[in-house]
Order: sequence, then structure tokens, then C-alpha cells
Amino acid sequence: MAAQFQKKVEIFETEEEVAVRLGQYTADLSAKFVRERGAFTVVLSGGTLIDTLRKLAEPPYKNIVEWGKWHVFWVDERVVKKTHPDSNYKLAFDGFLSKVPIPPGQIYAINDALPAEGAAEDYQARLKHLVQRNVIATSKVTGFPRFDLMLLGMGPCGHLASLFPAHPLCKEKTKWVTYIKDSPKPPPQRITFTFPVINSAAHNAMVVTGDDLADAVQIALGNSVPPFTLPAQLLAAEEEVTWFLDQTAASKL
Ligand SMILES: O=C1O[C@H](COP(=O)(O)O)[C@@H](O)[C@H](O)[C@H]1O
Repeated sequence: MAAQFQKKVEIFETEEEVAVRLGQYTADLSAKFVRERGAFTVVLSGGTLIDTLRKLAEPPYKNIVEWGKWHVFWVDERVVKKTHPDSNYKLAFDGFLSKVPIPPGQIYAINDALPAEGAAEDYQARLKHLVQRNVIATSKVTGFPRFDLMLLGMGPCGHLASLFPAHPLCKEKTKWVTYIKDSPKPPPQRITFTFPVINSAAHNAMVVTGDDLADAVQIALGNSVPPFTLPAQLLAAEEEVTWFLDQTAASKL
């Protein structure tokens, strides 16, 4: 059973303003969780999110964030080598992680030597180990891992992570990490967190910029009632879901 959570929508004139706000928001949550529990567990997605995170790797945040307390995970990953242009790890490393001093042992990439099913099982087992060590907290509400912050993006079809519209993976109830071999968006083989894990995060930030996303934003944030059609409509959190939009993405609200 999901907890009651706050849903906020912040709309900015430009993508640059979204990037500025996202830097401040993430740095504030980092300070809060480091103060409260001595660590900050952050989950990244791929896509445009990584570029919008750019302000965090610049002063003042580059110098004041306690990077040594960060533990970094991926909400989804493509089953390709870490050096492949489709790799979400490579995207994040090149655009963000290589610019900030997070200890390499606290960056948890998927095992790129394994096929999809094995990579999902391996990632889930590593998460369970980190939950046992209390590096990742546990939700008292759902019993699933409770990451401090997930930084998410949405595709024009309304998918988040590698959870696509009408795909049975959206209904997974027990696994923490699963795999897909028929992703409608290439590459076809991926691993992904499931909704029970995503929605057990303390904070979920959905970062959406660009006019190609306006239709999906309209549906996701409209007043539609179940049955849901877009995965993004299912997004919840234990404390707060915040949508960060630029004016073009918000143009149909
Ligand atoms: O395939 C993916 O797409 C989504 C959205 O990406 P965007 O380029 O439309 O921002 C992304 O969040 C996910 O991590 C990625 O694997």
C-alpha cells in the first residue's frame, strides 16, 4: 500500500531555469539526508535528465555538496557495454559523474558482462546487500528499498525508467529489478527498477523539458481517472513527487 505523498509541479520559462532549480533541489536534499542518515542514495535515469543536472557539477554545488556521502544507482540501464553510446552509465559518467568526486566504490553500475535476466538478478542482489548494511533505507510502509531521491525522465510515450505503456512489467508487484527484451524504444534489452521500488523512494523528481513531451505531460498531470494509460501517471513516492517542467513541456496544461 503506497503512502500518502505530496505532488508538486514547478514550471519554468526555460530549460536553463529548470537546470538551475534542479541543482538547488538536489543539493538541498543531499544536505538533508547526509545530516539525517549520513548518506545520500541517488538514483539516476538516462536521457535528457543528465544534461539538465549540469549545474550540480559547477560552483557553488561542485564545492559544497558532500560527494563522499553519495551512493549512485540507475533506475534503468540498457544491456550494452559501459563504453557503448547507448549506455546510461556512460551518459551519466561523461556528463556528470566524471566531474564530481563521488568515490568510485559508491557508484553502482550494472554488470555489463551479463545477459538481461542475469544483470537484473545481479543488480537486485547487490541492492539487497546494501539494504542489509543500511546504506539503502527500507520503507516502513512497503518493505521495499527506500531510496532518498530518484531523478527521472519521461519519454514522449509517457514511459519512465524502462516501463512502457501497456507493458506487463508495469504490473510487477514483487521483484525489485526486472528486465525487458522487447523495449519499444531501442535498444530492446534493458533492466529496470519496478514500480514498487520507484514508488517507495522518499522523493521522486520528474524532469521534463521540450515541446515533444507536452501531450504526455498533459495526460500525466491531467485529471484522468483509472484505468491509467501512461506509466508516468502511476508515479508516486513516500514523501513527495515533484515535476520540474519548462514552459514548452507545460504548454498544454
Ligand atoms: O530510454 C530511456 O528514456 C527515458 C526518457 O529519456 P528522454 O531522452 O526522453 O529524456 C529515460 O528516463 C530512461 O532512463 C532511458 O533509459
